[in-house]
Amino acid sequence: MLKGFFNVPTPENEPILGYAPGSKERELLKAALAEARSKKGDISMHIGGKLVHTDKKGTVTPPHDHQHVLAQFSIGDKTHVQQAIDAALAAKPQWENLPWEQRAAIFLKIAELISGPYRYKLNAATMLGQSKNAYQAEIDSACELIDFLRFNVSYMADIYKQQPPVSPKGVWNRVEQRPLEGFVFALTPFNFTAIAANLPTSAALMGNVVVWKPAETQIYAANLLMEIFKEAGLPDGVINLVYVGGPEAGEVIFNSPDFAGIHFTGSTGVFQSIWKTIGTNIHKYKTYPRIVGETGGKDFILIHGSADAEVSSTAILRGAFEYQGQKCSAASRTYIAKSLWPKIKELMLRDLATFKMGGTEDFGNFINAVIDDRSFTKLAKYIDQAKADKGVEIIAGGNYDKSKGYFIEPTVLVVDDPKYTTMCEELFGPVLSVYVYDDADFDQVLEIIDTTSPYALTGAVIAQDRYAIDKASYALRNAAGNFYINDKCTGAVVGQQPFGGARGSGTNDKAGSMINLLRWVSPRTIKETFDPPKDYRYPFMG
Ligand SMILES: NC(=O)c1ccc[n+]([C@@H]2O[C@H](COP(=O)([O-])OP(=O)(O)OC[C@H]3O[C@@H](n4cnc5c(N)ncnc54)[C@H](O)[C@@H]3O)[C@@H](O)[C@H]2O)c1
Ligand SMILES: N[C@@H](CCC=O)C(=O)O
Repeated sequence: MLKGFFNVPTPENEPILGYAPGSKERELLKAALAEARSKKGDISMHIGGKLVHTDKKGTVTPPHDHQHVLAQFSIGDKTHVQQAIDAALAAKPQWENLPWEQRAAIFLKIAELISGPYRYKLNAATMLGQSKNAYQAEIDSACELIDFLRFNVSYMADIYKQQPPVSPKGVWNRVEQRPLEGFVFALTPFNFTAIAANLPTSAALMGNVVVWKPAETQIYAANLLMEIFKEAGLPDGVINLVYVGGPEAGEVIFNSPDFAGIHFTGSTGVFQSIWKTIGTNIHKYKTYPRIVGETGGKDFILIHGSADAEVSSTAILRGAFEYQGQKCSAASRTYIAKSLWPKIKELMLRDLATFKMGGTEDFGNFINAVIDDRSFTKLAKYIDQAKADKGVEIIAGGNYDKSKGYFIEPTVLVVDDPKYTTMCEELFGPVLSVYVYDDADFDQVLEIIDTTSPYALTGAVIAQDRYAIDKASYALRNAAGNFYINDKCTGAVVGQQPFGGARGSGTNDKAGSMINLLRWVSPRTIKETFDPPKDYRYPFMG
């Protein structure tokens, strides 16, 4: 074991590449896309460092071209989940005893591999498997993921440095940050490759072993991540990747006495059902499991009468429609002052008319497909309902087509009722609802925003009037875990805006922050006394 206190590299945000026509990165990304398209991959589970195949196969198809098969993958069952738990527990003693700087080095190397040789392959996998355009893939599977890894290493070092401030004469007080007793279950969503990677790696970084189950629609990039982890030297069994149905995996995981924590990102309904199961089974576990979940949102943009119309329109369009609105942070309800609405509407319709929709391999497309048939059908239903409902005007979009890919036109609904369904429920697609309010009703609108949905993830106020900004910031203090002033409500950057929401949106353990990493350790306080008493009597007894 090495001796010394080590400083870790100071993290900096990974620069975002532009992929402009003629650039080297564009050429390399295009080549990676073409190569991935030309092959049919065969994806296996990764358990204890072994590739595990089964006879039951699923297919990976690009959401924007669902007839093209990119890969087939092996579908596992409960036995594979148990094998993954066993492999994780077998790896645990050696992994948790590895000096922390050696663990750090592995995750820094993963960041380096993604920053360099794997950048285009991983971005291409995200573009094809999850239908993200080049820029959206770059900020997700390259930059945010690299930032998670580098910043988390730095936060880990900061956590280890934190020690009790007082050790009086004759005593040495110390705190040791133990990994959890058992394994951590990482249950990850489809929409961010960075999140899929961060949930297992953040727990593993702190010395834990992990069973990872990704969303079926994110398996293509998840499998590549495991290959990168291995190349960086992550020991076998530390992270085990299985492709099993969620409830099936849950039956094994949540009945295991060694279940020590869940790191979840996904929908609120799934998280709440998992929490209930854990509660019911609480007597079965050796330790109280850590329950960390970042879940749904119904994110808002509030436009005050003093706002800049161009800023407002751009924030709304990017906030609502980037990645087809499939960000938990996406703007899905906006409240616009009547005095500004004609101008903002004109600007929005002007820009919406220039949006191009299609596959991700054509870099001219701003809008791509939604993730799958289930999402497409759900969104189409909301749109059809809006068409039928009095009190709703569709001012843009409203069409959908799944003949080649799951395409939903960016759709803007103007609603008379601020509590209309699409103002309250998470749709998770390119459908934006607008409510126009009288400028004089600003205070009432703040109250409406705060009480309309059970979520509290992100929100934004756009205004030039500082009194309005101050009033909104205070009135909406519990309505969003990430609050933006004069900006869109998406695009949090690791190290700059730690991300997470409260109320129905999750436990607010802020992904990519020290707060999150603290959930994956169990501190042990150690007091050492150099000159312990040898007589029970108090001094005043004489
Ligand atoms: N707050 C955040 O940071 C954040 C970030 C990204 C996504 N999200 C949320 O995620 C959702 C979209 O992602 P999704 O569609 O992949 O979410 P999801 O809840 O459908 O799935 C998340 C994971 O849970 C699994 N799962 C589904 N049902 C399960 C069950 N009954 N038991 C056990 N596991 C189950 C899925 O297979 C997947 O791996 C949206 O609600 C979005 O707001 C939140
Ligand atoms: N962190 C991302 C959202 C992640 C959820 O899907 C953002 O801030 O836009």
